[in-house]
Amino acid sequence: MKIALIGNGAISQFVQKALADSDVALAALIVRSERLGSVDVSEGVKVVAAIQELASDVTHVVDCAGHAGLREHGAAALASGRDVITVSIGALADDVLLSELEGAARAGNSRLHLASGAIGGLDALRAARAGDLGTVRYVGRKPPAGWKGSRAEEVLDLSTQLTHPQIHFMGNARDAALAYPKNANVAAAVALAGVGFERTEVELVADPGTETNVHEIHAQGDFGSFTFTISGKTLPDNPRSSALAAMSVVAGILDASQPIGS
Ligand SMILES: NC(=O)C1=CN([C@@H]2O[C@H](COP(=O)(O)OP(=O)(O)OC[C@H]3O[C@@H](n4cnc5c(N)ncnc54)[C@H](O)[C@@H]3O)[C@@H](O)[C@H]2O)C=CC1
Ligand SMILES: O=C([O-])CC(=O)C(=O)O
Repeated sequence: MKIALIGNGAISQFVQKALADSDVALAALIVRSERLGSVDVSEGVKVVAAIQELASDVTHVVDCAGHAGLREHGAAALASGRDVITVSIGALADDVLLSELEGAARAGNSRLHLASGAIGGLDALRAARAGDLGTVRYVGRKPPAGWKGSRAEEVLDLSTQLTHPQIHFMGNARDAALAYPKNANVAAAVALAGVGFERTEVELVADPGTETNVHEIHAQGDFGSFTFTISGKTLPDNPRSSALAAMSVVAGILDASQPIGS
């Protein structure tokens, strides 16, 4: 299988290393046009700025770039008949983009796959919503440095040492995903697997007492109840992003390359 990756940041570089010894070939990197010419890649990897420049034997496009990457290239990739795997789940909180991607996937007879990202337990939520799924609450807790550059800085001074955990967002998953494009993709993944963007309750916390990204899901409904908690190590190149998010992209690509999968 030949793939193209959108983005060359922390998640993309993890994925590139992980695939190096696999049967999946990285054929191209899609970067911002101003970065063309300044990206180091292995021999045989084409660096391009648009889907139209991909060779016809590239069957999958994998978005590791964040909301801007999915927004810019997602629909073109799907319309060209290529399946897309994305980590930028929060971008789907924008209804206009969502329907553009749906239309492109229908037109291209292709599919947008959502990587599970930094969280687990989404399979249980998906099954539970076949019954009445009453409430779903997601709590995202990161060390203060993990919230730098985000909307949290409008309510917290992250340059000084926090003395106790501070909630900087309480609301629904749609507002969280749109306000925190680099930090609340998990909120969107939980919403899409469960009760949707409006009904998913979200709390985002800067916690000086944690060194990991901690994600919790609390759900109850006809099925019973469950709590899922993960304490995720972050990627060395980006203190915002959990290593598991990058691993879930690798898992999604390898799954797509096999004749039998999930
Ligand atoms: N679903 C999940 O659980 C998670 C999702 N994410 C999402 O993944 C994104 C990437 O994470 P990292 O690799 O850690 O960030 P990063 O900042 O290290 O890398 C992002 C890369 O994408 C590139 N990029 C941005 N817009 C682009 C565009 N339009 N076309 C091509 N390249 C573009 C940037 O130049 C940069 O190289 C985050 O912004 C976040 O939205 C991150 C962590 C968890
Ligand atoms: O990587 C993480 O721990 C979660 C994250 O940034 C997101 O949900 O966008």
